[in-house]
Amino acid sequence: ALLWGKQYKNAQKQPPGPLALPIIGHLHILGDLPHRALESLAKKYGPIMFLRLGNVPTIVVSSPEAAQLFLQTHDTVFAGRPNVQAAKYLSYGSKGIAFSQYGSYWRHIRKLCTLQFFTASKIELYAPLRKEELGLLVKSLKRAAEVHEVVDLSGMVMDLNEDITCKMILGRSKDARFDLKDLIKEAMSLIGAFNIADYVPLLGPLDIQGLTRRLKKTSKVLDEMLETIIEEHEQVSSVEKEHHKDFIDKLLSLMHKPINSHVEEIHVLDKTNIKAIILDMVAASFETSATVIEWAFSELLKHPRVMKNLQEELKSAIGMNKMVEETDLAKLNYLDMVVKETLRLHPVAPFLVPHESMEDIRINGYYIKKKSRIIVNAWAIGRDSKIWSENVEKFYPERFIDSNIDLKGHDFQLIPFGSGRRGCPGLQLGLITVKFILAQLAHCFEWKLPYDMDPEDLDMDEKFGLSLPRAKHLMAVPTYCLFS
Ligand code: HEM
Repeated sequence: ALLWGKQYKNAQKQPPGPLALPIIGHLHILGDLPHRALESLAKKYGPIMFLRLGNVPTIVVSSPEAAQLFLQTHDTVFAGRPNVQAAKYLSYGSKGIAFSQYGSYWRHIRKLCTLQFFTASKIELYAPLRKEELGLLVKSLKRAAEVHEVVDLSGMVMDLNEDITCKMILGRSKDARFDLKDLIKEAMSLIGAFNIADYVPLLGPLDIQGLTRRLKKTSKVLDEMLETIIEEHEQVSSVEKEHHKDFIDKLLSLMHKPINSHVEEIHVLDKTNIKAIILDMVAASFETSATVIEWAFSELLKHPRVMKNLQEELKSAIGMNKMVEETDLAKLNYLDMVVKETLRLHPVAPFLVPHESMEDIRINGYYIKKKSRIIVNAWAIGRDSKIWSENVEKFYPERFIDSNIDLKGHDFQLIPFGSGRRGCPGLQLGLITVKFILAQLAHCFEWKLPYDMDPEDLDMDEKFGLSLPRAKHLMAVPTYCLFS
């Protein structure tokens, strides 16, 4: 019996981790910047670490090898998503893509969105839109440059992304009645927050962190906005629609009809499903690209040597008489390295989107229970000196010369888009958007920090949420430098 007990204990062996407190477990160690707190803990306990967040068994994954085990080798076990309070309020009960359970509903709507936005031909279809909107930003920056104005680069890039997202996904210009930008920012921070209601349900009703109140408020305004957009789409006559059917028309045309016919479970879209899908797409596409650009510019301004190399590349590949076109991007190798290096140090989603295990499983001799939360610390993986050598903290795009590491999710040392079934479907679209905007702004303008600030003094503080933007907006002074 003793032996059996030992075997049983071994079979249930959890990954190593620090001692837990009663009730809250390890929630107290997360702090304001959980990606940093968990990075230092993983240095002590290893790349597969066990935490108990309230009642929820949680596995923190912090090395490329471990990430590969969870996101590739055992992808089907870990392709679930946790059922969190934020998804209840912001995704109409996990009815969008990012938080819906793994299964036939998720598969169908992911396919629907892929066909609408993510195929090569659909990405190209929206190229004129990106060009036009970016052209408008260049014009307004040119005017600011004439009077040596300090511009809010973070804010302007965010506005640009808002315009592109609204026209592409909502089929219309942004609506001045709703501050979509702030709503999405708030949503990202709420979705990323470690909400006690998700971990210690008994304490949920007390709403100690005030998150439930903020979730309700944000979801109410977003819902009003979505209702308005849908209503306006429904009012357009079907004759007019024949000429211009956007994503929302398409979703509305599927309403109340089964979206699949030959599977065990039939799914019918109602209005809440449609609202959840739209909201997920808007939220996923919106802040992500803008945040990458904001960090890339921060690093370029902090490292004038890198900025100069990038501008030299643009000058020789494109020339100073014309603006960048998306078709030029393929020849810009240094730009590609700048983007990779930015995503290494500043992965937009430091913990990806949380995964959940769908079955009990043993990995590397450790037992991981069904419904465990999986946090992949992509941020820590990007800063591991065992992988990236001693100069790991340095922004040094040249580290990618002669390396064939790409961003598609098969090189597990660099996974800012995740990997596997739940990996980001918007990867190509996101990368094109980021590269095009970055290249254009670096090509058309010289950039300086305001008030003769020394580049070394630029702060790089982060604000934690589902995404990890700068804490303070990046301000800079442009000087127009094309001849045309
Ligand atoms: C450079 C920009 C972007 C980055 C860094 C990024 C990153 C990510 C990451 C890390 C995930 C989670 C992966 C995981 O859980 O393993 C994700 C999921 C997702 N992304 Fe992106 N993303 C970007 C742009 C976009 C864009 C432009 C769109 C859509 C227009 C988009 C749509 C989505 C969707 C729908 C999901 C959920 C997938 C699922 O759960 O099945 N992303 N993204």
